[in-house]
Amino acid sequence: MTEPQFHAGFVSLVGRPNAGKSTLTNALVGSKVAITSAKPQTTRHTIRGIVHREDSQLILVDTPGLHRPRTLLGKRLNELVADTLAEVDAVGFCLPANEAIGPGDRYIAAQLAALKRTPVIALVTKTDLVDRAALARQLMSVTALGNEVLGEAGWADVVPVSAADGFQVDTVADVLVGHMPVSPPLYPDGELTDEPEAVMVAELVREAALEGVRDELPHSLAVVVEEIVPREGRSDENPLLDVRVNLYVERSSQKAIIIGRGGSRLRDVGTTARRGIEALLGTKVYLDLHVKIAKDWQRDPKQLVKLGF
Ligand SMILES: Nc1nc2c(ncn2[C@@H]2O[C@H](COP(=O)(O)OP(=O)(O)OP(=O)(O)O)[C@@H](O)[C@H]2O)c(=O)[nH]1
Repeated sequence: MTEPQFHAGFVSLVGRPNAGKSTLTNALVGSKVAITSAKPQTTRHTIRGIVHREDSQLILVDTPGLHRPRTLLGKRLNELVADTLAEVDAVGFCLPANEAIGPGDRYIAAQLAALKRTPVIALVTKTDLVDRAALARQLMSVTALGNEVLGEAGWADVVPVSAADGFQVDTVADVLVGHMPVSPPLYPDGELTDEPEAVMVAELVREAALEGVRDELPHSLAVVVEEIVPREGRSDENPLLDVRVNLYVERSSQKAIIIGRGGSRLRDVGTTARRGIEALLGTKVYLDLHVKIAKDWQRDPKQLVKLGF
């Protein structure tokens, strides 16, 4: 008997302003908080929310670049968007059902067409605002746009959805999960995900730990924030937070990569992450990093429990 495999990965919802990205993010994530404030510039992708399911996990991230097209020009912008979007496993392109496809949508569609490898799912949002006939027409226009920019194959999928009344929100999650790679959960479920700060801290550590070694440690790194506690005996004017974080890898060779010769790399990781965390939390931080091997943790349910998955 084979166990059903877990799927996890990163999704970026894109679309022009007002297309319904944030509202859909919140609907997908449910009661779990979507992080909308405190965006440290150090992370390429800001996590907006995490969808935890029994068999899968979707990490919804922001993609810089598409949001500020006017501050960058031509090739540079194309490169930035392509770079950042190439790191996600799927893109959800939001197009409102109640507005004709405009130049803003076409602009983004053209950017997305340059992503050769990443599947793009067209999400026709706000379906509650239109009747069935208008929705059918919009679905056809959106499909035609896909064929225009991507050729015959078109969008990987076209899914109508309403975040307002919940229509097809689960279907959107199903379709996105269908494009996620086989992977262990990338973030722990549970209370931590309700704490934007802990999620952000984990993300900062993860980013710092992967910097420059992404090829060697693609997805085999789990970051668990064990605790964030104020140091006792410090005055209110000069507080210090103790932040204890465990990094779990699968093999000793990966542990060696993270730690580096004589611990040099781990010190750099700590320094970089600490700066980001201090900027995020606005106080001095003592960051305590531990690298541990969770052997075959993708397959061993006991380990998963220990890691809080
Ligand atoms: N009726 C209806 N309104 C929606 C739906 N989704 C979003 N809206 C409304 O559309 C507006 C824009 O939604 P947002 O989710 O903020 O759009 P966004 O794409 O995140 O916008 P930016 O942050 O500007 O990029 C808000 O007023 C929402 O309340 C929906 O499914 N139905």
